[in-house]
Amino acid sequence: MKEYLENVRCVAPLIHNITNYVTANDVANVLLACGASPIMADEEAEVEEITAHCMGLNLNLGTLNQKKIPAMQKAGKMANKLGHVVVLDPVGVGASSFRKQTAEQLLKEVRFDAIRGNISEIKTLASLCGTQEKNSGNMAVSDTMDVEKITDKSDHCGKITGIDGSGRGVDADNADTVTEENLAQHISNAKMLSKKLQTIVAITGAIDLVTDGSSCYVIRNGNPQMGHVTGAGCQLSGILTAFLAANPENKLQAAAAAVCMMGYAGELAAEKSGQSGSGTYRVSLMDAVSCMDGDILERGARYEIR
Ligand SMILES: Nc1ncnc2c1ncn2[C@@H]1O[C@H](COP(=O)(O)OP(=O)(O)O)[C@@H](O)[C@H]1O
Ligand SMILES: Cc1ncsc1CCOP(=O)(O)O
Repeated sequence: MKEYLENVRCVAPLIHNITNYVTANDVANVLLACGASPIMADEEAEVEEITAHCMGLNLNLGTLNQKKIPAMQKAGKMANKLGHVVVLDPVGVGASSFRKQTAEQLLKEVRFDAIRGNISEIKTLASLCGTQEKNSGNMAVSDTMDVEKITDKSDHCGKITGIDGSGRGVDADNADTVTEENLAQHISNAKMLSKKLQTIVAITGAIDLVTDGSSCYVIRNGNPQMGHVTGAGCQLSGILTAFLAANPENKLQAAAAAVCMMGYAGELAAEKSGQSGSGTYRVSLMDAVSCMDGDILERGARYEIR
């Protein structure tokens, strides 16, 4: 694990992010904290030029709108052409047809090195690709189509039931959780999706899975408080892009190292912030990433390969 973080700090890859307005600042700061450099840019007229100067591209569907789609397509194609790393974070993909259609289109047009999402998001992608039965997917929204779909589907408690069934929007549905009991099945599903999409699939939650279709890292780092701040997943996708860009020869291992690092940072942040609350926790999480070095990561990473 050690070398993959050290390479990020040494190479300091510039990462282009087309991302959401909720967590953009945290994503930019966490990229700096792990040794990379961020640029956020989603204007269609400039994305190709910007991405050409970067080493990695991070596409995040969090606050998707019509204008971002051609920007993502253009940036993705340019990054592919130049051989740059491209990562997809399908935030809340199950919550609207608009998001699902966009994800489907991006998967057709752009070659992704890795896709990172929570289990509900990945299950929705799997159902789009036909490797799994249909699933679901709550959230901040920025597009009219999204607003219509989501409000149509809300129950009286404000829970969003999603298009394909129950769902928690940008958060994973508890019913989907990866547990020790259903682990084998989730590993098999993750491998199948990875093979089908020819990309590394990273599923995060209490137990994280990272697979290239052949081997699967089962990672037991992390802390439940990570689920009580918004943006831990988006930050991880940014970090993941940086780790892949700095370690092009060992992408699966680098992806696993990125996931271990975020999870272990979550553990250290919980120790440091104690009972102070989620605001302090959020800052402690960033601090833990910025203080992480190769040796700390090596000691703290808890994983097995299946
Ligand atoms: N219950 C949990 N226990 C431990 N770690 C968690 C838990 N929930 C999320 N995490 C960690 O939080 C980070 C973001 O994962 P997740 O919450 O699945 O992403 P998202 O924000 O996209 O839903 C990952 O590092 C994951 O390991
Ligand atoms: C709440 C919310 N709504 C749209 S994007 C977003 C942030 C999601 O961040 P994460 O998936 O990292 O929790």
